[in-house]
Amino acid sequence: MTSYITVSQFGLIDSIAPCSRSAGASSGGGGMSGPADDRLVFNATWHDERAALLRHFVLSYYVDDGTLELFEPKLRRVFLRRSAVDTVAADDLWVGARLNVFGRQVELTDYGTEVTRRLLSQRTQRTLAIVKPDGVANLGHILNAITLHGLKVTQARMVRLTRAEAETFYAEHAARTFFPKLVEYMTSGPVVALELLGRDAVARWRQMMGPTDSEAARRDVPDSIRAQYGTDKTLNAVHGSDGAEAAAREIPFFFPAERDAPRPRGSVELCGSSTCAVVRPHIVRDGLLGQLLAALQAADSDLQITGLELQWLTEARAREFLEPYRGAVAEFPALAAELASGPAVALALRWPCQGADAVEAFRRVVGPRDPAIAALLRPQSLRAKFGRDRVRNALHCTDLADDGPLECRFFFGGEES
Ligand SMILES: Nc1ncnc2c1ncn2[C@@H]1O[C@H](COP(=O)(O)OP(=O)(O)OP(=O)(O)O)[C@@H](O)[C@H]1O
Repeated sequence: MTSYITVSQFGLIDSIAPCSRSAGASSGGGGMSGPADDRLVFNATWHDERAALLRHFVLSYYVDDGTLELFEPKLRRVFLRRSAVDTVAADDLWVGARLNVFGRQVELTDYGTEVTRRLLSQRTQRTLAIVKPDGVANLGHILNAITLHGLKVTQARMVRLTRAEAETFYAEHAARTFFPKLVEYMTSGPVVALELLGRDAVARWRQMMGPTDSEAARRDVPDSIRAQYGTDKTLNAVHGSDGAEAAAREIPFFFPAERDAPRPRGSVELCGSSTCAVVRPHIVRDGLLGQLLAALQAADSDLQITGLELQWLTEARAREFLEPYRGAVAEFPALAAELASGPAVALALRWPCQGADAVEAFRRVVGPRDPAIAALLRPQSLRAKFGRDRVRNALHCTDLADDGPLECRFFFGGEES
């Protein structure tokens, strides 16, 4: 779990006082202590599936001891008394974040105080990154570099841009001589769109990318992403928003707030050699997603990722996905709870050279279900390297050959080309 921040780390004040709430938020926060406490306050919602109700809360995070309180303004009552919640740390708090509060997915919808807004808006800046078609083969390494630089991946989707989408996205370059080549390149294969979050994310990601021209990058900034994974001026592995305004425009292009709004289509191509994998939330939480994907991509150059999406399943969806294991696997309830405990990364994989045996071949890459047994029998397998126990065993992979496309559809339903 990420480390706690302290008020002194904010370098600000020694008291965080509540102030006027933004529209829609209730004032007060029953059960909260006086105005001199150190807390971060948010408006939050929780979709109560049993009551089929979206419930609204004021969430207070007490910086001094990392405890959390939920107040329900509508009913004027404390819903969760100030408690230690070991699945939530200060670094997990930003508008748009979803938290696991004792198994409930609580979403932070707005800042609850101006002080919270001032403290967090700079340290939770967002930017759009794109891993371009020539960068996708090194997706794992690029994601690992992002994590090592302290940026969080808060949304991720692999998409296949149409010509019209690429032209719209790069419209500012329409008059440039390189434009047709740029559009051809961006539509030549799947790309992975990422929303990155962190302090000065826009500038930091651009610094990590390096100069536009990959040759110049190799000469001047050899440890930059473009130096390592780019080819030339056009084929340069990654994109980054060039400012906060551009980020605010570009993020919704790939990740619109409205569920049904138009967005580039997913890239999934299903066939007989398709299989599905789900990187479990504990890997994402521990910042190991990049390392695991790098190991997966290194397993065989013919193994292709054709679909990828960061998704946080509700417990009901997690149980639905794992239904075939109910009664057959003793850990079923724990597996479902883990799968719903935070964002997971669904992958659609294609392994053409393995044909109909792709599912079985990929299971060998993943290794036995129990990481302790995997360490003995298949020490190079993903579960031997990244698994912790029979529940937190790094990733799910399709069991039966016929189920590959079926499981892919569960996550990427209807998106395949
Ligand atoms: N002179 C050029 N010749 C060929 N392609 C170019 C040239 N300049 C830019 N490009 C391509 O167009 C993209 C957009 O150009 P821009 O000037 O915005 O570069 P950038 O800001 O470094 O990259 P990006 O916008 O992709 O993050 C570049 O990333 C590159 O793929």
